[in-house]
Amino acid sequence: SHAWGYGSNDGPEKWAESFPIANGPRQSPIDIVPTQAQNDPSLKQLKLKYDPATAKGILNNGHSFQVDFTDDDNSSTLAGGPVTGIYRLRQFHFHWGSSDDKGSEHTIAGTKFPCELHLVHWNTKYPNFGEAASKPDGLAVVGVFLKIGSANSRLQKVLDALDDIRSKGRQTTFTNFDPKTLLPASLDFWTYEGSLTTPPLLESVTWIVLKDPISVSPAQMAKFRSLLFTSEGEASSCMVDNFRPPQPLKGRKVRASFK
Ligand SMILES: COc1ccc(CNS(=O)(=O)c2ccc(S(N)(=O)=O)s2)cc1
Ligand SMILES: [Zn+2]
Repeated sequence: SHAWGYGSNDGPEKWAESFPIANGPRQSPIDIVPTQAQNDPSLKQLKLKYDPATAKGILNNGHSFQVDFTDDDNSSTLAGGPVTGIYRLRQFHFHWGSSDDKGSEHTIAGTKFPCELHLVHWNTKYPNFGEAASKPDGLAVVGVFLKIGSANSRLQKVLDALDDIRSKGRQTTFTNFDPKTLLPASLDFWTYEGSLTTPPLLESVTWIVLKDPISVSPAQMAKFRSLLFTSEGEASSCMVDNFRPPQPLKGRKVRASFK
C-alpha cells in the first residue's frame, strides 16, 4: 500500500520509493528568492470569487485537516493571475510545525513560517477534480503564509471545529464560511509551475504564493497542534511537522506579480 506520512520511516525522504515522481523536474514546495523572481507585467490580477454556501465539511485526513467545498458549479472560483480559464475551489488545508520556527512548505529566502494555508482549485476545462489532478495545467493552489502575531478572528471558526475532528477519519459539517476572509489585504503573488506537496506528488499545480502573510497567535498554533495523525484506538501521535521541505528548482523561473 502507498502508506506515507511525515515520520522517519514514511516521511518525505522515503516518498520516492513509492512515488518516483518525487525526484521529478517540477516538484513543490520550493524556496522563493524574491531578488531572483522576475516581475512579469503581463500577469493579470488574481480574481477570487467564493460563495460561503459552498463550504461543506471539515475532515481530519490523517495528514492535515481540510475544509471541503461543493464544486458542481462555478460558485467558488479562481481566475486571472497566471492561469487561463476558470478553476473551481475544491478544498483548503494547512501545514504546520511542532514549534513556531518551522511549519511552512514554501520558504522565502530560507525563512520558514509556522504555518501555510493552501486553497486547492481545479481547471474546469476538465470534467472533474480527479481528471484535472493528472494534467499539467489541471490544478491551481493559492498558498498563504501565517505569521505569529495577534489572534486571527477569521481563523477561529475553523479552529473551533477541530475539537470534533481530533483523530484521523473524523469529519463534521462545516458551512457558511468564506475563505476569502482568510486572505491578506494584498493579493500580490509569486507564481511557478510545480506539484502537489504530498503523494501522489502529481506535477499538475500552478502555484500562486501570496507575498503577504496573515496572522496567527501562539494559542491558535497550539490548537493546530492538538490534532492527531492517528485514528481513535491507535497510539496517539500529534499532528505536527506535516510539511515537505523545499525541492530543487531544476531551472524553473519564479515570476512576481508586483515590483
Ligand atoms: C487522482 O488521485 C488523487 C489526486 C489528487 C490527490 C491529492 N489530493 S489534493 O488535491 O487535495 C492535494 C494534496 C496535496 C495538496 S498541496 N499540499 O500540494 O496543496 S492538494 C489525491 C489523489
Ligand atoms: Zn498543502
